[in-house]
Amino acid sequence: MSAAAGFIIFRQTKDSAIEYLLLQTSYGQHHWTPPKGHLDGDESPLQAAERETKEEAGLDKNDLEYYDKFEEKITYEVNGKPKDVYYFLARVHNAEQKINLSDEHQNLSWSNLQGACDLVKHENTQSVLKKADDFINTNLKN
Ligand SMILES: Nc1ncnc2c1ncn2[C@@H]1O[C@H](COP(=O)(O)OP(=O)(O)OP(=O)(O)OP(=O)(O)OC[C@H]2O[C@@H](n3cnc4c(N)ncnc43)[C@H](O)[C@@H]2O)[C@@H](O)[C@H]1O
Repeated sequence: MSAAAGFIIFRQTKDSAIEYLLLQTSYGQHHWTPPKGHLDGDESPLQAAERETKEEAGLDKNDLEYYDKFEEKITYEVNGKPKDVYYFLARVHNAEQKINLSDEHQNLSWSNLQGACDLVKHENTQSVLKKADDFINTNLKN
């Protein structure tokens, strides 16, 4: 079993729209994914999600507001082996926040829920995005 972790990152625009950050890989099939990556050593999922989000998007705790009541895990097969992926939720303080991509990604998108679901393609990741959207609409939107 391998394990990875990342953040569903969102921003709230001036007209109160909610948009999700997705990154497009520069390798493989160039799939779109929230910032995430494999757990190193004895890292917890949250520690790995924080490290990967810094490495892949240039965002750290100072840039983000975490919502610790949201945590989702999905499991799928990669190369015939199960992979657990843990997702946490955070909002960028500044909707104009600059995102600094690493070599692992070639593009980024800020998309509404429908656009984000269209990009990620996989139903289980779409389900995490929908749960995040429900959580935001229930608890946070102002
Ligand atoms: N093909 C490749 N060529 C060159 N270098 C490569 C490579 N694949 C990985 N790497 C290297 O691996 C590193 C990535 O490491 P990390 O950054 O640590 O890990 P990751 O985001 O979990 O990587 P990955 O893109 O493989 O995972 P995902 O589950 O999204 O995706 C893994 C697979 O699962 C599929 N997938 C994604 N989400 C899924 C879901 N929800 N359900 C089912 N399948 C899904 C994806 O389409 C993809 O096929 C990169 O630095 C890169 O160098």
